[in-house]
Amino acid sequence: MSANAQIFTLASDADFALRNAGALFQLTGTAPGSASESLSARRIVVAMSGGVDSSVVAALAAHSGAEVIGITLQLYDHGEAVKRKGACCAGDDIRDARAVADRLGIAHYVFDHETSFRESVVETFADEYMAGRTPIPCIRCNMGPKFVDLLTMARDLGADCLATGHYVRRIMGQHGPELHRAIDPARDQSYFLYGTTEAQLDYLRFPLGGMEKPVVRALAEHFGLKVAAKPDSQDICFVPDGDYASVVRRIHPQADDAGDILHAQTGNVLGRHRGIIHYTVGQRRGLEIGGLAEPLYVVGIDAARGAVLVGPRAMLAVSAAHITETNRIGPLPADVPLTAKVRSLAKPVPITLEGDFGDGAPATIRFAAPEYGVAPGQAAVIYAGDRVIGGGWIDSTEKAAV
Ligand SMILES: Nc1ncnc2c1ncn2[C@@H]1O[C@H](COP(=O)(O)OP(=O)(O)OP(=O)(O)O)[C@@H](O)[C@H]1O
Repeated sequence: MSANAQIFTLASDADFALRNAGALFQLTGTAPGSASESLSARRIVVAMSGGVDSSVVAALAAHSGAEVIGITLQLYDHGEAVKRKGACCAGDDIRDARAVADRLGIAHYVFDHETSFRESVVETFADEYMAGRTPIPCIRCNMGPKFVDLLTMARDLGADCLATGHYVRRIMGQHGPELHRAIDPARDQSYFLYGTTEAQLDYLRFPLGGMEKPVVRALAEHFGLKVAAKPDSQDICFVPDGDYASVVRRIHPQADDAGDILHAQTGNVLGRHRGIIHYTVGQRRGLEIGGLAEPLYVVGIDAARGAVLVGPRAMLAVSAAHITETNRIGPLPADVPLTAKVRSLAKPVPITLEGDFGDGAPATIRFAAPEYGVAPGQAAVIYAGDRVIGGGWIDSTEKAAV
């Protein structure tokens, strides 16, 4: 596409969003075509992180003519976050959210959620690492502080809906609202939102799921928001510069206890490791064991013995994953084949499902072909095409014969 054509698309997409802002926050009844379907929300609570995405959501909500209330949760240590750049949810970010709200002329409240965030997200994150797992705190955060606490606040404030800047789409289906991948694959956050319940989805709005990021930035400029050029937030908001070990260490000082690297097949001691929290199933780099006849990978972590287990790549092949605390969003499709994503950056692969999937029940995902590097503690998210069917936490795996 030529630069001019790109600018034109950007402008027309942004213009389309502006002209249809009301539709982005529509009050859809559970039955498509119901009388309430065409009503626009009159009072909208926007979850404002101080980043460009949720700022644009607030601006679009205000532009729709609704009364808008912005809420920012202070999630972790203020002082510490202010010191580093790109930190979210504290210090500068709270100020940015407030400045955007002032510019838009909307109400804005900040709530201190440090204690519940520490207990429900940060400590679980550290405990999971110590148990030899590879956790994803953003999913726990979406399940707790964002979609339970914020949602309760929004309802208490009499809002018609709660809108966030997540890149996912909420589409009205035959049986109610469905969760779908974002239009922009590079931005899609559906993996992190599989735990959204049907009741939550009914009330949530994700106006950015149908937009590409440059359009969102163009809208921020249009609205004169000072965050228009603000860099995207980093992966895990409370982890400074990707140094997750420092977070685990603060809660579990023994996090760096060294131990043995064992060959998973022979039991031989091949070397020493720097603490199990530094290793993930599937990892090859950083093992620092020399003189090997074949490359070795981390194939398991034995937290009880404080050992890292290594083996050849074939040992990573998995035929099934057992998942727990499953959530299902809407009915299983009768005619669309299922796929699953077992890491946030993995490609979805064909699967079949066994067990009563949903409502917290355990289930099994059987891979059509051996899958490599499936790490306990990660989430398995199940899709039917672009639709998110739900998912669960990977608890254990079955080795495949390869
Ligand atoms: N501290 C917070 N308080 C209130 N809402 C939040 C907070 N952090 C995140 N959110 C909401 O969750 C959404 C997704 O959060 P995420 O951390 O993925 O941010 P993001 O995609 O970088 O968006 P943004 O540009 O708005 O920060 C945000 O767009 C916002 O609506």
